[in-house]
Amino acid sequence: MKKTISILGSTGSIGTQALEVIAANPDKFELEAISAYNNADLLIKQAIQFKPNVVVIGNEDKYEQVFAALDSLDIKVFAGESGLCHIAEIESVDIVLTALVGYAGLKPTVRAVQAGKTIALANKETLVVAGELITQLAQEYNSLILPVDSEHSAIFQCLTGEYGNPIEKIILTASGGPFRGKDKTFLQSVKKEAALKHPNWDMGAKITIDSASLMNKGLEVIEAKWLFGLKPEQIDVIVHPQSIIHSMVQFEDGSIKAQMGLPDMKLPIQYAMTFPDRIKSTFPRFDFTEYPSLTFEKPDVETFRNLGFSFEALKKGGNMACILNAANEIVVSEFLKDRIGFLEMSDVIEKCMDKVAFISSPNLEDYMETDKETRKIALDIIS
Ligand SMILES: NC(=O)C1=CN([C@@H]2O[C@H](COP(=O)(O)OP(=O)(O)OC[C@H]3O[C@@H](n4cnc5c(N)ncnc54)[C@H](OP(=O)(O)O)[C@@H]3O)[C@@H](O)[C@H]2O)C=CC1
Ligand SMILES: CC(=O)[C@@H](O)[C@H](O)COP(=O)(O)O
Ligand SMILES: [Mn+2]
Repeated sequence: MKKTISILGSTGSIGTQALEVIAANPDKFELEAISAYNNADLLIKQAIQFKPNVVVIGNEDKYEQVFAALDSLDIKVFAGESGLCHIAEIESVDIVLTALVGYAGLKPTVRAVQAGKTIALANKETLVVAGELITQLAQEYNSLILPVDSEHSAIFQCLTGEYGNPIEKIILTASGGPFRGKDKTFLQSVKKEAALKHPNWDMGAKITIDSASLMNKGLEVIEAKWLFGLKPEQIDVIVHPQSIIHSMVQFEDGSIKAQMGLPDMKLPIQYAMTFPDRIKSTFPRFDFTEYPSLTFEKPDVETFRNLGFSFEALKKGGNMACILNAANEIVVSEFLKDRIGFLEMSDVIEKCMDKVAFISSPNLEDYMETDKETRKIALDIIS
């Protein structure tokens, strides 16, 4: 039986790699829907190649262009957030791959969960913002959430076959990013060009900046809490510059299981789309002799303060992680426009966590309000 897939964010780094997996396995997957926000040209190209039934362009100004290109091919074209929500809940779809970036993933993911879909979740921001709500809804609507993020896929793979054996802790590995080992004096003047050079992974701009500031690892700590039902003290972060061990689980008997491989997102994407099966792939294989030393060190949380903020947000609960996420989305976007320095990103996040009204038991509307308010406050602080 083929699995029918809807990809939210098909033009990005995860989305294009997911399409490579689908192209390599035409007997396993049927592509129902794809979406982009701005990149109409690539979206049209993908639609012509893969012939999905539905295409969504987020930016409504580009609707005419996409419609004109695809109308004669019998492909339905929608625009905006309502279009995204539609392809998250189409009845024939088995798996919704959330490969879009940022808070924009929240609403369509809620809709996909409420439609009982299996979610292949790359969009970690959704779980950071509203992990409690999403996991409760997933239980209520019998929706399965499968991690795509490499660390969480690694943990999930380590847990598969353990039949609920209790976890003592998980060990999330971090590359340390392009600025590993650098001090604050160096970081004061770094620009986006340097921050966008990730040592091991080729990813979208937002997550690449997050990796450089260790916010990516902070978001992943929160993501892990909700995916695996952990307490903050059960989550360790260790810097592993080679990104070969993608993460580890330590069980109550002291045994540690690790999942390893070359840094290539196609594997976790494919695993989420074929779970519980593993299918043959031609991805390059890891050779131990090419990596004679795998090394580990403690993260520098004094210099890279975002990791500490994430643990704080996790412990505080409520809407605090939503505040953290919204402030981070603003500072990353401003850093990419050269309007704020690298270290100032953490200063703004800290101030937002201090200033924005705390809500201990937020609902969806509260999250939306918190996100809006935090963005405004973050921009005020910057200006
Ligand atoms: N890249 C990676 O290796 C990894 C990524 N992730 C996570 O996966 C998600 C995607 O990351 P990545 O692929 O790198 O990101 P990219 O920036 O490469 O791609 C983002 C995708 O989302 C679309 N998009 C952007 N903004 C919006 C919006 N407001 N509404 C709807 N769609 C939007 C983009 O469309 P357009 O192209 O038109 O702008 C594009 O298709 C992120 O949450 C990231 O943290 C997790 C692990 C690894
Ligand atoms: C590929 C992936 O999952 C990214 O989240 C990656 O892990 C980023 O690397 P670091 O945040 O460890 O630098
Ligand atoms: Mn990751």
